[in-house]
Amino acid sequence: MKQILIATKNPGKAKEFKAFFSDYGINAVSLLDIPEDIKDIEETGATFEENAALKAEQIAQMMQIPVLADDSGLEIDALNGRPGIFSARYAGEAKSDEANVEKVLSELKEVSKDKRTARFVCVLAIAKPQEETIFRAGYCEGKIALSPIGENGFGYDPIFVPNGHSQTMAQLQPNEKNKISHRKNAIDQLEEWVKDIRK
Ligand SMILES: O=c1nc[nH]c2c1ncn2[C@H]1C[C@H](O)[C@@H](COP(=O)(O)OP(=O)(O)OP(=O)(O)O)O1
Ligand SMILES: [Mg+2]
Repeated sequence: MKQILIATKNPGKAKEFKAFFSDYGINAVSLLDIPEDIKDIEETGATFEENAALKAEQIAQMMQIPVLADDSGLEIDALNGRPGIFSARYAGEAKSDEANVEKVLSELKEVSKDKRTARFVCVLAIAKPQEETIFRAGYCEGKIALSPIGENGFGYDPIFVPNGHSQTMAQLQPNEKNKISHRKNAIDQLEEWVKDIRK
């Protein structure tokens, strides 16, 4: 079976990529699945694109194979787009989903329901050794809930209600999330490239 290496150590992302790519008959392998002990890539970029490129290019260079990386996050309008590229470490270096969710909710305490608009952003970078990196972006618009609810997904899913839905991402079944998510919308633009790996 064809394989693609995903430059992520986030188990929630890894699971979603496995589901997306298995539909195409491709085995998505993450940094959690390989024996090499790859240290965390420092995300020093100023944009999702820069951070996705850092992850994809450094791992592609190390392994000498094509690599897909995902840099993603939550942009909240009432917080001028924060946490944005700082989503993973919003409440500190520990990268705790619960602490991040609590911090966002406390910052939005005074913000009324109709002003809690937000979007998930996903930028994918595909790096091949000695080739130019390509990028695809996907978005999912929604609102921030008043309190966390739901057990599925990861990250900010328990407080994100996608437009057109009354439940949070964490209440949706994984296959439902995977039809509407920012990650799905980014992956849908990779059709040509996916055909290329299957050759
Ligand atoms: O579908 C999602 N549902 C909920 N939350 C999400 C989602 N997608 C990204 N997020 C949040 C999680 C994390 O707080 C940040 C990503 O940060 P980001 O640096 O891209 O990933 P990461 O450090 O967790 O793993 P890695 O860099 O190894 O891929 O945005
Ligand atoms: Mg990261």
